Amino acid sequence: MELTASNLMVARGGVPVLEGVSFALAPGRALVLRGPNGAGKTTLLRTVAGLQPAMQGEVRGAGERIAYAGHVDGLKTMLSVSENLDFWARVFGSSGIDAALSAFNLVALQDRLAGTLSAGQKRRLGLARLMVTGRPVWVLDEPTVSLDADSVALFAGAVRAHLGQGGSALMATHIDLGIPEADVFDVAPYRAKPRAAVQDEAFL
Ligand SMILES: Nc1ncnc2c1ncn2[C@@H]1O[C@H](COP(=O)(O)OP(=O)(O)OP(=O)(O)O)[C@@H](O)[C@H]1O
Repeated sequence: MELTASNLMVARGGVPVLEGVSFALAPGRALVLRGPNGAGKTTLLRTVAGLQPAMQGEVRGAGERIAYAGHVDGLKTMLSVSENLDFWARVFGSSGIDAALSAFNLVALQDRLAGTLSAGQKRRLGLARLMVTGRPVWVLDEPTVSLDADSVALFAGAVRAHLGQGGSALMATHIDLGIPEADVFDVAPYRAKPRAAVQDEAFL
């Protein structure tokens, strides 16, 4: 099933930041959102993930099909790495965390309390969580922040494996994710119409 956004207008703090956004994301495909700071990438991802309503337009194929990873990793600091993943596996009704531990190079860290991990290790654990959700559409906001080059490559490998299993990924980033086959969507900030133009339209 495709994820589609049709003519979306999204806002932050009641102020429109993007309008007329339409795209389709098919199973097996990745779409990278690019745009300058403040362009509205996070706002768009939050809307697609159902964390806030759209001002206009429609998202289809989202809802419970989405696994969202934002800027905050949302880890349980007093649980170990494996306990964190077990917790999420139970929440999402999936089983088995070994593939996720291995894909994100967390096997040697599995008994460490999440709160004691470095920033990059925490990010790897936050991304490993995606794999145990079992959800087909990954919506990721700057997923490689804090990751070193080797970990970015691990991330790219995990995304590729997910796409190969019929999953899809929508990702905002400022850096090259190492997934050249991904499509790119350039986010252009909302420009309010000049008042005169709005008035002119009223006479058409
Ligand atoms: N809580 C908020 N209340 C009001 N405005 C906000 C809020 N959060 C973000 N904004 C504004 O909304 C606009 C879009 O922000 P958003 O975080 O979606 O951009 P972004 O493209 O993800 O930026 P970046 O690349 O810096 O992460 C920006 O002008 C930002 O200042």
